[in-house]
Amino acid sequence: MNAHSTSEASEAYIALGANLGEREHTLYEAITALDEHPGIRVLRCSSLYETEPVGYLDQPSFLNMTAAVSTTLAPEELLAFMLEVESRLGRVRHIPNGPRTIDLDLLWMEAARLATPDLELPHPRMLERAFVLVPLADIVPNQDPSGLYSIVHTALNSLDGKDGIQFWKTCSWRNGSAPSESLKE
Ligand SMILES: Nc1ncnc2c1ncn2[C@@H]1O[C@H](COP(=O)(O)OP(=O)(O)OP(=O)(O)O)[C@@H](O)[C@H]1O
Ligand SMILES: Nc1nc2c(c(=O)[nH]1)N=C(CO)CN2
Repeated sequence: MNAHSTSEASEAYIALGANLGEREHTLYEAITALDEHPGIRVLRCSSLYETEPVGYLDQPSFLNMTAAVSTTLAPEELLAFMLEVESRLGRVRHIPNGPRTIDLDLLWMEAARLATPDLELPHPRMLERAFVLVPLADIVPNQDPSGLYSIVHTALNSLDGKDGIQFWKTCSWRNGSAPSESLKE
């Protein structure tokens, strides 16, 4: 994949998390901002899950969700726009893994494999994080041509537990998906 936008669209998966302020509202604001970019269309949204903090524990619980987008942007351009949306929505970086109004992680983008200081794809920690995998399982179709479906379900099956993940609500933004059965896997 080259570093500039093309007219060919790719499908990408984004994880969203929020644990400060009006969490649900901020998640929808982020999704709307992504969809309003001329080079990005939001295709599907997962349900919202309330999740216990991982990594840095002394902080409020998160709402986590994922979204599938179609984009003509190159991965670097998509990430740059995601970082812009984070700062528009008041994201301030204080503590690693700490509280935030919004966090947007680029998880997966078709065939893209990258490891630069600014962007790693697939996201290096996505397969260890139940707060990513459970919502991702809501929106990855089982005929996904990039192989993501079996990667997600294999990782879900090998996770120790999903105790800290509670279904919270179905996404009420456009194109919300019903929760999959992944909490039972
Ligand atoms: N796939 C990716 N998605 C998002 N950011 C990435 C990715 N790969 C590398 N980065 C880099 O990580 C930097 C720090 O991201 P951020 O502050 O959101 O981390 P975090 O959310 O606290 O932790 P984590 O990366 O474990 O989710 C970003 O500025 C970005 O350049
Ligand atoms: N439950 C939960 N824990 C986290 C999250 C998150 O989105 N949800 N994000 C982190 C850093 O990206 C660190 N810990």
